[in-house]
Amino acid sequence: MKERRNKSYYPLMLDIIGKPCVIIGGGAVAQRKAESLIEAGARITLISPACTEQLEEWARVGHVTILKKQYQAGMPELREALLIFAATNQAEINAAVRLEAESMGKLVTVADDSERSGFIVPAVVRRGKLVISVSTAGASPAVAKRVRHELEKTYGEEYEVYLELLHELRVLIKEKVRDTVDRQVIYKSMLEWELLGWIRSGGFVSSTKRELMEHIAADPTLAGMKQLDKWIREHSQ
Ligand SMILES: C[C@@]1(CC(=O)O)C2=NC(=C\c3[nH]c(c(CCC(=O)O)c3CC(=O)O)Cc3[nH]c(c(CC(=O)O)c3CCC(=O)O)/C=C3\N/C(=C\2)[C@@H](CCC(=O)O)[C@]3(C)CC(=O)O)/[C@H]1CCC(=O)O
Ligand SMILES: NC(=O)c1ccc[n+]([C@@H]2O[C@H](COP(=O)([O-])OP(=O)(O)OC[C@H]3O[C@@H](n4cnc5c(N)ncnc54)[C@H](O)[C@@H]3O)[C@@H](O)[C@H]2O)c1
Repeated sequence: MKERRNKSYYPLMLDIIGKPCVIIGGGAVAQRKAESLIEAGARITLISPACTEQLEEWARVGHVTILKKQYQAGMPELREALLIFAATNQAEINAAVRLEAESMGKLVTVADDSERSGFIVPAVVRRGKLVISVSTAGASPAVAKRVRHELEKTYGEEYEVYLELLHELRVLIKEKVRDTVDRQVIYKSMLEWELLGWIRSGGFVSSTKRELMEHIAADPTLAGMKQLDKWIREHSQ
């Protein structure tokens, strides 16, 4: 097996909406994992005799199902789970969860044993469709958190609107322009548009967007995009 210093993780984006995920443990670490799973829309079952207040609250509003008992081998919840999080403060319990999960071919992460975990959880910046994940491969979670804070300053809330817009423009161009190379050139030229500052200033409103879409639909060519670059510069002042 590869040593930790040579470990090369494979990053991916999982669609876990409605998918069963199990957390063993109900402390601060379990809560942090539950929070990110709730954000991703997972169906969460948490197994722990005691839980934080926040976890109890999430159970009350239906975000999490809590089984108030200790972990035991052979629980059906683990058999059904897509992802398993061993997050108790008992190293031997975490290890037992890992071994059972592995015997069923499940992906499992162990809060106190990243070396033997099948996956680890990164720090995340979310701006609508933009997701930036930061990992130090377990070397320093505190650094992952600090880098996240730095990225949050660079990639502000405006990226949510920006990406929604670019998504819509991309769909429109895909519809109007048949040639793949032409499409690529157009997408690239759109990146030159000074839209981020305009959105950040609050001046980019729904009527502006409508007008922009109309211009593109009327002239979906590179020349048309260059015209729009000028139009954006004039109107965003
Ligand atoms: C990113 C984040 C996501 C999340 O948890 O959702 C996350 N840890 C976060 C915070 C954090 N965790 C710890 C501190 C205290 C300072 C410090 O120790 O540095 C802080 C900072 C704080 O709380 O301020 C302590 C700690 N962490 C681990 C161990 C066990 C060990 O090292 O073996 C110990 C006890 C060490 C000890 O006892 O000495 C292990 C892991 N923590 C990971 C993820 C994975 C690797 C991530 C990476 O790639 O770097 C990994 C391997 C497994 C996993 O949990 O998935 C989240 C930040 C979210 C955010 O705010 O953005
Ligand atoms: N991965 C990380 O990000 C990270 C960060 C800090 C600490 N840690 C490690 O994770 C462990 C957990 O940290 P914490 O702060 O959440 O601990 P904690 O003491 O706040 O919580 C432990 C939880 O485990 C539950 N538990 C204990 N035995 C159990 C059992 N047999 N079955 C089910 N649940 C059981 C307890 O009820 C409690 O809710 C720490 O011991 C530490 O080693 C990991």
